[in-house]
Amino acid sequence: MYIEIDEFCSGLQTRNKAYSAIESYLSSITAARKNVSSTLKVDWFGKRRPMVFKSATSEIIPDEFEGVKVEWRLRTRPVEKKMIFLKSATGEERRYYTVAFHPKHWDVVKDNYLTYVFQQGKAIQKKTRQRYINMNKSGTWEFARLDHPASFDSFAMDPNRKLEIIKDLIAFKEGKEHYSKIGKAWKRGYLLYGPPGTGKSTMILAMSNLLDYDIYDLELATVVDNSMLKSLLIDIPRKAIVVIEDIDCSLDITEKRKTQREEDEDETDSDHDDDEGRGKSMVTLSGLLNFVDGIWSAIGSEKVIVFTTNHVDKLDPALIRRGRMDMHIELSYCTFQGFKVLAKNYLDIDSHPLFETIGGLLDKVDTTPVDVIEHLIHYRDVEDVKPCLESLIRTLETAKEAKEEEAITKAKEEEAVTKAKEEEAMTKAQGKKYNRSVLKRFLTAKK
Ligand SMILES: Nc1ncnc2c1ncn2[C@@H]1O[C@H](COP(=O)(O)OP(=O)(O)OP(=O)(O)O)[C@@H](O)[C@H]1O
Repeated sequence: MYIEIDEFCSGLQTRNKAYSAIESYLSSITAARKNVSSTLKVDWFGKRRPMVFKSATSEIIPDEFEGVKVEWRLRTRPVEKKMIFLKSATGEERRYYTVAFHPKHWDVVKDNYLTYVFQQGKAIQKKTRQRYINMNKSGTWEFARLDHPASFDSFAMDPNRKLEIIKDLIAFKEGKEHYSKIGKAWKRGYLLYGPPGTGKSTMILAMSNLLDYDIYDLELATVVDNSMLKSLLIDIPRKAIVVIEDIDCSLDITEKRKTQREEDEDETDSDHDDDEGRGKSMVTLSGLLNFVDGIWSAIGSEKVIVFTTNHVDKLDPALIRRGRMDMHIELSYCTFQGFKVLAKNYLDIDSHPLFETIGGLLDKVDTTPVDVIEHLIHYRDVEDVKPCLESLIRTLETAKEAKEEEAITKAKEEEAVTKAKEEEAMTKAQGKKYNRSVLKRFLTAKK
């Protein structure tokens, strides 16, 4: 008897949890086998994780459970033509496992063995869990391994605010009972806003590392309509951070596409009423609101939703009102506190005689963390500390001078405008006076 376990759930692009559990379980028994003459594959994701051994495709992996002998095998089959858009990690092939056993053991396999394999696999996954970043493409999710060291420890921002955010995230992660008690979906929204280069993307990665959640980077520009949005959301499992970056531009794009489509439809004559796409709507603000806290928010749980923007003032207030985006986090220019974190990260120093000068300059000039990092990144050894800091100081001083010059020019311009306005007002007043005297003379003459 054979049981087949596909990598993806039938008809869906969702990864089959049974498949991943089997993969982990088999990897552990394969690694434990000694004196095997078969070909093994090995994946290594760095020092912090154990090596993962896998059997090559079609290699038989024997196993035994309560005296029942079974044989596992990894196989592939080509993707059906009509399903070609559903690509798995192996390109146009679909992977699946088969487990073979004598039919008389059906009950043991069905009732005990498979549960045992899934549980063991899940436990191993917990230990060796690899996180993924998922990106939407043509209505499905494509994934890549996520291995970024971003952390809150190395994130430059006001330490009190940072602590507040960390506490909030941890309270969310541990808040299952709380959410169920208050009858609210187990979700939390964060709005990250600030100029480019202030760490919005980096903070999302730090969140993912802290919570141990996968990232789902939703690019609205490629989501054709609300129904595609819905089907993408259905595929997002628990423990996920759903990100929409540059939300202001994303909505712009969808609005522009909508206008363009309406124009195109106006040009189409009535013979083409059945044209593909007609009657469908684009992703709309209400679609997004539904996603955040409407009826669709009931899809799955334990999700963090993050919107980022460089222009918070451009966003529709409905989208970001408190309760939808629970926490608004401003990421701004580098403060002295932030600089000290960066100096520790990049130069491994807590203090330096030049710190005071830098602190004074940072108070006066708007500099993003990424601009500061540009100077610190050249550090190789202790000798480089001073040149790195001096290079930063030079740039900050130049920026300060430019800012002062700009302020002088602006003040001069304002003075010129005020003077011009005053002169204009005076001329008008004189004109009125003149007109009044002419009128007086005219009236006297008439009399
Ligand atoms: N606050 C910060 N703390 C530590 N590193 C930072 C910080 N801000 C930026 N960086 C560094 O600067 C680089 C750019 O930052 P990031 O891409 O996160 O900025 P962003 O705000 O998302 O920019 P954009 O709006 O252009 O997407 C990153 O490599 C990150 O390491």
